[in-house]
Amino acid sequence: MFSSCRTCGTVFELRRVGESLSVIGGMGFTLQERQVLGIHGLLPPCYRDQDKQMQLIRLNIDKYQEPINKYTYLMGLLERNEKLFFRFLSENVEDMMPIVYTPTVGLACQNYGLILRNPRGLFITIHDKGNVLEILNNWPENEVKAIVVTDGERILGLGDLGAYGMGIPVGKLALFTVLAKVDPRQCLPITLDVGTNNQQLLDDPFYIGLRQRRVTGREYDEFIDEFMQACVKRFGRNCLIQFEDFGNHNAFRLLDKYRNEYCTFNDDIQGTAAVCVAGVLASLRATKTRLSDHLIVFQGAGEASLGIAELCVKAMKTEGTSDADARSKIWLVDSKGLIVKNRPEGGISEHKAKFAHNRAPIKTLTEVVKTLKPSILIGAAAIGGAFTTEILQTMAANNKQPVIFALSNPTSKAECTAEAAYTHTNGTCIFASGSPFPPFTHNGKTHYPGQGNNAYIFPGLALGVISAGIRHVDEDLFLLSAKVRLYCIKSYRIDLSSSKLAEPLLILRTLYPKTCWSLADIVTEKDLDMGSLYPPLKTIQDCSLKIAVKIVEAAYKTGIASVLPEPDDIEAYIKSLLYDYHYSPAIPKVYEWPTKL
Ligand SMILES: NC(=O)C1=CN([C@@H]2O[C@H](COP(=O)(O)OP(=O)(O)OC[C@H]3O[C@@H](n4cnc5c(N)ncnc54)[C@H](OP(=O)(O)O)[C@@H]3O)[C@@H](O)[C@H]2O)C=CC1
Ligand SMILES: CC(=O)C(=O)O
Ligand SMILES: [Mg+2]
Repeated sequence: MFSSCRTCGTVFELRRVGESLSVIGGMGFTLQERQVLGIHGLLPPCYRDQDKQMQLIRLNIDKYQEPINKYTYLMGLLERNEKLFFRFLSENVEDMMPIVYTPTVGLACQNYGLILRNPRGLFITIHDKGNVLEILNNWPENEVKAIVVTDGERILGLGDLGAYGMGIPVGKLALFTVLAKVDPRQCLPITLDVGTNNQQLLDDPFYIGLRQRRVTGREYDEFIDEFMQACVKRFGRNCLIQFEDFGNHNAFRLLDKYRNEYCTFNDDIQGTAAVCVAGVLASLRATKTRLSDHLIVFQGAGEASLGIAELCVKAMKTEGTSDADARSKIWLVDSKGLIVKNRPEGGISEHKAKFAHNRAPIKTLTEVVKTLKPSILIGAAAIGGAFTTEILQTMAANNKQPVIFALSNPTSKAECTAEAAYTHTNGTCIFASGSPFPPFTHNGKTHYPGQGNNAYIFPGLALGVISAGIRHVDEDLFLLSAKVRLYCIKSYRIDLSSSKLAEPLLILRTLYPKTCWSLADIVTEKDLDMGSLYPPLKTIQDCSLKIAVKIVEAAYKTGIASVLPEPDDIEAYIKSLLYDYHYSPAIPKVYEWPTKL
């Protein structure tokens, strides 16, 4: 026998294991609930309210030394008691985000076969081709509004992890709820298993995916097409489909193929660009420069780097710089060296070619930095430690305040640590990283590195898209998100309702990135002095709501909202949709009759 109570936060399941009946869940049921539900006696007599349970979770979490054990414990909690899990994470974002997200989620993915207890999400394999809709129909929730999908080919900077990559959609969607209060029942993590080329996984006795090499070409494309169509059939046109950690060769072309047809976006290209450019623009306040004054070198020329590079071009153009001049200030290094025209080694895709300049090739990043003398150095190539002491010292020698972003995840892949960045630039650099680093004190000054991670964008964006029923994720929505994100850095001194944020999206279209420029003005000297280009994690939930409000307002103004009629009070409307992680009564309220009839 198996049953569950969906109205109560404490997941209520009666499971017959052999002949014994057990209640899966905590002791959050009151005596009355236990009697009405028929579970009285199946739990110890003690009643623990959610506050008490929170204390217990904290005690248990703190017992574990290793982050991976904390992750496993938390995933167990998610299985047992969803509301408690989300409350605990929501109220402990700063120390729990690095556990359920980067860096720990990377290690969890690498060991998924070992730590997986109850699988979460949908696994659709290439052998299900022709029947994808049937698999989606097996998902028990009908009101799915957001899907995060991966094919596991480029999991963080860890490469092809095949079906083990499921940890990423699960983690990203947990952040939808933790950071933007999207109802977890509206979220669906999906892994499209087309095989893996990772021999270690193919040999791993605990591997959970298909033991075959990746299917590519037409069969792959038809499979993804079928998946997209099936999602719309099952969950409607408004269902947001977030592509996450696809291999580079698929990510760009799938985005180009689907961006105008579906409610979809690629987080690694678009979300990353928004958050990184916001940080770069904020750094200009510290350096008191224009973006066009800078020369930017990227280590990596993939999804993240090219997305950011294109958005930087847009930002420079609003400063009056021509497209050609803007591109001439941006240089990218890939696995074959500096991207230059007619490079003998080749390997220059259509997207990279837009940044291929006329000059002799250079092989190493060290030589590139010494020769081109960039003022901004951005790493997104998953080569841990690529920003060597020599490179960092060269950046410091050539610039008063070098801007250094080590965006690769997880921490082991970061181009340098915060400590290395501050130490080898003698405390002069402006630093941000994809995975979190603790504050670092150098020569008596404490620096607080910001986390340049797309997690600052996608949860609020998703909440806005879901709330308004937006059918198409316009590029401008990212710009709007980036803009609000930066406003949120100092939202306590800005009246959002009367700010320029109320401008309709159409106006934004023409104003951006001029508008983006103004965002950098919001960061105070004190913030910059502390080294923070991004707001503290503890403000991220509030900011996600603000992003959503502005997206919904813009959606109604520009007619891209499909939820009608337009609510009078948009913020109140969004708040009414938000997930509440507190328990609701497990049994209906008892109405009292008047004493005198
Ligand atoms: N902070 C954040 O929010 C985000 C961080 N990231 C991180 O960025 C990293 C890269 O992701 P993504 O851009 O999507 O990956 P891609 O696979 O799309 O790109 C990787 C790039 O790195 C290049 N590369 C590989 N080896 C070297 C090398 N030795 N020297 C120089 N370049 C090299 C590749 O070159 P080639 O083209 O020749 O193969 C490619 O251009 C990952 O670690 C990921 O976790 C990604 C998204 C968001
Ligand atoms: C953060 C993220 O999306 C990545 O590293 O892939
Ligand atoms: Mg990603």
